[in-house]
Amino acid sequence: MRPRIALPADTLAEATNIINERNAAYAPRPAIEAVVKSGGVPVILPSVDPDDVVDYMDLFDGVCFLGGYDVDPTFFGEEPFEKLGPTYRKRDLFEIELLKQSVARGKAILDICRGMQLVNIGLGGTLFQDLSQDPHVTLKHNQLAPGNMPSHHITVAPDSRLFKIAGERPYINSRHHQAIRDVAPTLKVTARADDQVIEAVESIENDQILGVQWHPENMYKHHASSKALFADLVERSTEVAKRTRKQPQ
Ligand SMILES: NCCCC(=O)O
Repeated sequence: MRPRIALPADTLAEATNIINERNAAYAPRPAIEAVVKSGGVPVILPSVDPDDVVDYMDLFDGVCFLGGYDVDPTFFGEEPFEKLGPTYRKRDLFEIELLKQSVARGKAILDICRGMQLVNIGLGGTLFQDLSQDPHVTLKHNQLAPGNMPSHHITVAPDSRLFKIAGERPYINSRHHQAIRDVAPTLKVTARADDQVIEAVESIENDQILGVQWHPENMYKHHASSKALFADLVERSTEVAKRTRKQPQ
């Protein structure tokens, strides 16, 4: 059974030669390919009104929250800091509702970069709106090297799911200017950079959520632990599919 993996769509706000009007819904090709090569069926979900999210819920077994704009800080009770990047509130509202319903229904969740930040906010955590707010930061978290190259190491907690997937000291890529500040009550930190920036989180109570700050979709082809993260999502989503899909009569 091939599990269906939802990819909540980003919004292309620029007109192009092909798309003459603004606002195309899209998912990045590397994420689509990582899901397909791992044995999943990608299902791209355009942002809709949060009231309509319920109509998406039978379409997928697992979900991968992806990168994109900064999350609107009013979702964690803050006014915008001067170094906040662009935001897109409609996508935030959609994805927070999709997250809540996915958690309630036991869907498997992998969240990447902005995705990890959004999941943390949706479950009650907060962010540094810019890494300059974190006095401990010493590493370069927004690498100038190509995105498919690793640029710094992280240390993974031995008692985590991520440790089984990536080992103790994976070498990862890094492309972010924000990070988790307060971890949501139902999540635990499972990896940090050497300057203590949070690089991965997981559910405390079960295996439902695994989030990473880096971009495994960009290193998928040549980086064993990035590949293993998608294989793990497909494995967990297959279990959800077996448990929840109706058998044909
Ligand atoms: N905050 C959304 C994108 C990732 C980052 O720059 O932190």
